[in-house]
Amino acid sequence: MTFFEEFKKRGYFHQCTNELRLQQKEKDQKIVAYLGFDCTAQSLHVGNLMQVMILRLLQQYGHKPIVLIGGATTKIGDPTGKEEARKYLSDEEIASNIGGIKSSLSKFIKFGDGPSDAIMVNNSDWLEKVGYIQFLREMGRMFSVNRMLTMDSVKSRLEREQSLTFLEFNYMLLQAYDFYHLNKEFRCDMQLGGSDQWGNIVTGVELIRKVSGNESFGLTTPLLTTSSGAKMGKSVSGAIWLNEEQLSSYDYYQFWRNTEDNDVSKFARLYCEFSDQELIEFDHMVKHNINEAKKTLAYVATKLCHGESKADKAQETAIRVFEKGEVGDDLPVITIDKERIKVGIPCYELFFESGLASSKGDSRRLIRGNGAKINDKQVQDENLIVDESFFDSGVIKLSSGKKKHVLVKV
Ligand SMILES: Nc1ncnc2c1ncn2[C@@H]1O[C@H](COP(=O)(O)OP(=O)(O)OP(=O)(O)O)[C@@H](O)[C@H]1O
Ligand SMILES: N[C@@H](Cc1ccc(O)cc1)C(=O)O
Repeated sequence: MTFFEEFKKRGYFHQCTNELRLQQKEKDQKIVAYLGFDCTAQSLHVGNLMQVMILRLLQQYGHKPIVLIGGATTKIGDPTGKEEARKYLSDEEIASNIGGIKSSLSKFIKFGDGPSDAIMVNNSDWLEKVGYIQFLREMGRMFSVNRMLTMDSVKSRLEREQSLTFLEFNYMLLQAYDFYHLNKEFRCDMQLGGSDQWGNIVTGVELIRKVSGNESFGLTTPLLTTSSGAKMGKSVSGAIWLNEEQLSSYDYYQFWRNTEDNDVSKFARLYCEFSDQELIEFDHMVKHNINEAKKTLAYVATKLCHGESKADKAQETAIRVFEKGEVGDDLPVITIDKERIKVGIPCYELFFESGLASSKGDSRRLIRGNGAKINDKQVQDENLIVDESFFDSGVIKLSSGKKKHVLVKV
């Protein structure tokens, strides 16, 4: 099987600039492909994960991925799919976001010097060096404004009479120039991305053809959407982050555990890297025991992102919280500041703050009367300090008696 065949089989395919030629190319030689991420948040999210998974797949077939960090393009702001200009980010914010994004990526992709090892580049290294007049003379004349006006990212703003600044209008040129640059420097012949990136990608394919006469390809995936149909992105509140500083491994596990029934088989193909035989068994489980299938999906996806021991802990916590205590998944949740957990909080305070006791005195009485539990274990000492060591998977369950429970998250 080839990369392209498996790409299609697993449900990643949305559009390709030339399927037949790409298939031929893959037979003849190894492909160098790139995918770009702008640095608009501290971490990647599960929407981006689809792109990370296809970079992994590319690598598994011996091709070479280039991960582009948009240090410069972040300063311009991709208007694609956005109704208004993005928030202005300072250089410090961008630098800190780059750090967070790199740490997400290195969990999934092998970087190095080998033939199929990925490399990471930052478009600040070339975009911030090109002179304006030089850029306009060499590249500007290759772009037709008439054509640019037909691209979705531009057209939709114009049609809705929403402002599109000249800054944003330039974004597509810069992304196209990136592809041209990587084609020239690294013989990169394919750009990958979500379906929203199609216009930017095609503009790059055309630029390469016009300037150097080389053939290159664009290949896109569908977008992962929320249950309401909106694109899962970093700008959406409640984004599912890949970095643990932004989202605990337990919450990450729970996101997958709560997958809609109709998405379970699809997600297993996109996010689990099961073999054919494992998929047959998984689909059987989906038919006969959907909850077990969801747990498997959650475990495998969490293991890939956070490692085996975090996945084990998240699974144990979920069982403890939802199965042993026989409680539903709509428990009240309180959030405690990380700094306070680092110092440690006396447990009688925590029971009071959770609302399980009406005062600190009431809380002490609850503990003395053996009615207070943390993670189903009776609390013996009313001065017990609850600190980081309790929060391996990011959450604990407090109980008052048998029926009242509250989850505490950091
Ligand atoms: N929900 C999604 N499903 C699939 N791919 C996605 C999804 N969200 C983003 N991507 C893809 O991830 C890549 C990087 O996207 P990028 O991080 O720049 O923006 P974003 O996550 O879409 O952020 P924003 O929410 O700010 O638009 C692009 O190829 C984009 O198409
Ligand atoms: N425009 C892409 C990110 C990107 C930036 C530069 C590139 O060369 C490629 C991709 C996005 O917003 O998702």
